[in-house]
Amino acid sequence: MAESVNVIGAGLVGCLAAIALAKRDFEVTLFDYRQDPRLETTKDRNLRSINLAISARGITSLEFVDEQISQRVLKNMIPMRGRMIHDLAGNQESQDYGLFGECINSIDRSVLNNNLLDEVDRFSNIHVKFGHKLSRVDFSREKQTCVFTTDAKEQKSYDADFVVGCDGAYSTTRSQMQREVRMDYSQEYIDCCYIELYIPPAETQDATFGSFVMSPNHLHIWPRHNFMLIALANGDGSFTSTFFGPWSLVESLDSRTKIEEFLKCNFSDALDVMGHKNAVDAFERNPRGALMCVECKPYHVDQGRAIILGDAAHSMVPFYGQGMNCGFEDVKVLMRLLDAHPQDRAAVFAEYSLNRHEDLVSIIKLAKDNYKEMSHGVTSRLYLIRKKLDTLLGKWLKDKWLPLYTMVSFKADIPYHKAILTEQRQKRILAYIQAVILATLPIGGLGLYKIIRKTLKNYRK
Ligand SMILES: Cc1cc2nc3c(=O)[nH]c(=O)nc-3n(C[C@H](O)[C@H](O)[C@H](O)COP(=O)(O)OP(=O)(O)OC[C@H]3O[C@@H](n4cnc5c(N)ncnc54)[C@H](O)[C@@H]3O)c2cc1C
Ligand SMILES: NC(=O)C1=CN([C@@H]2O[C@H](COP(=O)(O)OP(=O)(O)OC[C@H]3O[C@@H](n4cnc5c(N)ncnc54)[C@H](OP(=O)(O)O)[C@@H]3O)[C@@H](O)[C@H]2O)C=CC1
Ligand SMILES: Nc1ccccc1C(=O)C[C@H](N)C(=O)O
Repeated sequence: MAESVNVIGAGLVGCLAAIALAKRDFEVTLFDYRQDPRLETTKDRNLRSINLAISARGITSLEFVDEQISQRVLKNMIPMRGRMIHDLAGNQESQDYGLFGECINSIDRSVLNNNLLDEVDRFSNIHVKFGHKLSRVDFSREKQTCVFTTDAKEQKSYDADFVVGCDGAYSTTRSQMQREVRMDYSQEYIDCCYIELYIPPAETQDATFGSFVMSPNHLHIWPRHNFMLIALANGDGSFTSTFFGPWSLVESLDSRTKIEEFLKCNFSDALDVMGHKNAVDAFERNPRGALMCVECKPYHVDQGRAIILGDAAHSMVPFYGQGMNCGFEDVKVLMRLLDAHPQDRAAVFAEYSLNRHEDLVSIIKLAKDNYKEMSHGVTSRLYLIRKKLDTLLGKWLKDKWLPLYTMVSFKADIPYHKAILTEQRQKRILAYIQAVILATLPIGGLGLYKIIRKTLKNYRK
């Protein structure tokens, strides 16, 4: 008889995990405490970030699970080939993400989630139960008993051979596992609040951008050092814009006048396309989100009884646009292990915990660091020179020199921790080249050229 699994959370990662397990003939029950988000009557939808950036790791993981499903669920992505930096005067400057035109992609979170749920419905061995909030898990050798509170406030129990927790940053699966396992765990809030704003479609068709008021193929950034605004395009011509800034700053903007003054002073071109009144209304009324990182280890309960994936295992700040991508990659990594050892789930889960940790802490760190880069780095002359040099070397040396952004966003075959190691080595070389340039400026161009050539020749070997 097929083994049974309870997947907790029908968000992005839970749906993908359910499909991947169903394809391996497990009998899957997928639970979510919310109602079906596809129903008109559902009010409590997942409201975190309207759109998301999906890149190589997310896409290749979807393809790994099922190529056709991947094509269907990723139908309406909008490619973004670079950052568009908006300065205080409203000038825009494009900075490409990839060496050869590679793009990350803007995708609507709820469309993606709903599409994945439609795919889940195609499987006769996945049973979906909405309105079921996990409250307890009793682990035993034979069966894992998951206890839920339903919308009707009833307690219901469902047994399964094992549990896969994909219930997000505040995971109940994780906290229940902590009763069973000596799990290291940390949660850290960063001093940054986010507020979602909205840029409507153009009133009349723009000659260059059609129904968009600015380029849809860029991730727009208004970097203002210790705070910033960003915007990602939606399929209907609108943009979802997000403000990020310290809590004390947001709390100090305690009147409409102060908010309007602040927005006018720092983001005047954005304010024009949002509409002054709408922007102030949104800033004043929309929820203020907190941002945090969660790290833990191990990710499983022994004897193959439970495992956590996605934000439940590694919540990260959104600045690299990797949270969901990494969660999808979790599914791929776990399935590869299961395919290699289908009869030994205990060993698979243990190996997953052991090998995945290094990559997960790496991307959590990279995500934190990227706030500085987006809000400040992109405006610094030194950063721009280094980026130019990095790009030049990347284009010249091909896959012998890979900028960090390329490794993280476009090279799914390079584990996050290896991307950091490679970047550290390249950074040392870049610093050396920079020092050489500065030191040899007085000597003249020829000497400089020879030294750089020699350095790169050695590196190429
Ligand atoms: C502002 C912002 C912007 C972001 N942008 C990006 C981006 O551009 N690219 C990217 O890759 N990532 C991004 N992320 C991160 C991304 O949103 C998460 O990594 C992703 O949603 C994680 O998916 P998940 O399925 O693990 O968790 P979730 O999407 O949180 O899904 C968890 C599900 O579990 C359910 N659930 C929770 N508790 C229970 C319970 N007790 N019982 C039953 N069900 C439960 C919830 O209802 C939910 O449906 C962003 C995050 C934020 C906050
Ligand atoms: N990395 C980050 O900084 C952030 C990541 N996210 C991601 O987006 C997902 C969706 O977010 P959202 O829709 O708000 O939440 P979720 O749907 O994930 O909330 C699910 C559960 O978390 C509980 N919960 C919510 N806030 C807290 C809290 N502060 N402390 C303890 N438990 C809490 C809720 O409990 P109850 O119903 O009992 O209140 C609910 O059961 C998150 O799960 C997370 O994965 C979201 C925000 C920030
Ligand atoms: N999706 C996001 C949501 C919030 C903040 C940033 C992003 C990004 O994707 C940033 C992008 N990776 C960048 O480095 O420019």
